[in-house]
Amino acid sequence: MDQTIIRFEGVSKQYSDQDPAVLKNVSFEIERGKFYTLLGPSGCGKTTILRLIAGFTAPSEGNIYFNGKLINQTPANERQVNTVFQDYALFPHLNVFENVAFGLRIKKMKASEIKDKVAEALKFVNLSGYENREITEMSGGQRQRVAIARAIVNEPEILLLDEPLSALDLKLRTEMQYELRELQRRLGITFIFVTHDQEEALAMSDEIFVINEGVIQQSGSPIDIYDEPINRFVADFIGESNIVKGQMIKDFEVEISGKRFECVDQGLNPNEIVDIVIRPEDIEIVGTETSQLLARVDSQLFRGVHYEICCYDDNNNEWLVHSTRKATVGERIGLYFEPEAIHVMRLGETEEEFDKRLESYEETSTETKGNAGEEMNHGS
Ligand SMILES: Nc1ncnc2c1ncn2[C@@H]1O[C@H](COP(=O)(O)OP(=O)(O)OP(=O)(O)O)[C@@H](O)[C@H]1O
Repeated sequence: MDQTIIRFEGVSKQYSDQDPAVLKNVSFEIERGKFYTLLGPSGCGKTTILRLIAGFTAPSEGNIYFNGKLINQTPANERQVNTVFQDYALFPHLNVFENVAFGLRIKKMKASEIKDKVAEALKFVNLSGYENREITEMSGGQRQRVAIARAIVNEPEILLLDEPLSALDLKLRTEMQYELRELQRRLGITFIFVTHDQEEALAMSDEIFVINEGVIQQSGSPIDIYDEPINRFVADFIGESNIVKGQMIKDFEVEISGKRFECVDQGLNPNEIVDIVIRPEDIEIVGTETSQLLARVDSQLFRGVHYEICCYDDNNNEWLVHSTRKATVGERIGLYFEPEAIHVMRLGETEEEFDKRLESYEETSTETKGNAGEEMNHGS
C-alpha cells in the first residue's frame, strides 16, 4: 500500500486579493502512521496548512490529495480528518461522555455502539470513569484529553492538533508531550501537530517541517534538522547556535574568523561566502596553546548540567559555549571543535539544492575526504 496519505502539490493560499500569499507554492508528502510537526514563528502559515487539510479553506493554487484522490473541493465533513483546537472547543454545558459522544450522535449511531466507542476513546486518554463529570470540573490537562478523546472517537485517519498544549503550564505540558506521543504510537494514526516551540517539536516528532513566511524551509527527522540545518533561519530557530560568516577555501577547508579549518563539506565554489553553524555543545574549551580560536570570556551562567559561556574571538565574533568547565569573566580561553561540528550552509540554497549537494557528497566523500583529511592540519 502507498504510504502517502496527504500530498500537497504546488499549493499557494491567498486569503484575499489585497493580502499577500500566506503559503507560497508548497509541496510535501505526509506518510500514514507517523507523527508530523509543523514548526515556525507566529503567522508563518502553520494553521493555514491544517485548515487546508481539514477542508475549512481551499487552496488558491495547486492540488491537495488524500490517499491519492484530489480533495481540493471535498467538504470538511467528508474527510477522514479531525482537529483538536488550541482552546479545545468543548461544550461547557455537556458532561465528558456527551462531549465525546457528540459527533457520533450527529451520525445517528446506535446508543449501545456510542457507549462502547466513547468508553474506548476515554480509555485511550486515561479518563475511564470520568464519564459523568462536568467539563467545568476538569483540569486543563483533563480537558485537553477530553478534546483528544472527542477527536479520536470518530476513528479519523489523520488527527490535526493546533497548538494543543499552549494553554498548559510547563510541567503539565511536558507530561502531555509524552502522553500524546505515546497515544499516537498506540493508535497508529497520522498526527499533524502545530507548534512554535522547537523543543516540543524535537521531542515529539518523527518528521518536522520548519516553515517561515509561507515556505517550508526544511523537512526531516529532528536529528537531521538539528544536525544539518539548511540555512540560517533553521539553524537559528532550532536549538541554540553560533552562526558566523565564513569563506570556503576549497573542498573540506573553510575560513572562519580569519583562520582555516578542516570541515566535511564539499561541492561549494572556491572563495564562496557561506554561513557557518557550530552548536554550543560542540565547542570545547581548551588551553590557549592547543586551541583553534582564541577568545575572551564575556559572561558565564550556570545552567545545572553545564556552564553557558559567552565569549568573543580576536575578530570580535561572539561564541556561545556549553561547557562543564568553569571559566572566569575576562579569562583568555582556547576554543576547539571537530571538523564534523562545522556546518557549512550555502547562502540562499533551497532544500532541493541542499539535498542534491548532500547526495553528491555521499557518492564521492569516502575516498576524497580521507585524502583531504591527511593533508590538512587542524586549525592551520
Ligand atoms: N481567514 C483569514 N483571512 C485573512 N488572513 C488570514 C486568515 N487566516 C490567517 N490569515 C493570515 O495568514 C497568515 C498566516 O496565518 P496562520 O494562522 O496560518 O499562521 P500560524 O503560523 O498558524 O500563526 P500562529 O502561530 O500565530 O497561529 C497570517 O498573516 C494571518 O494573519
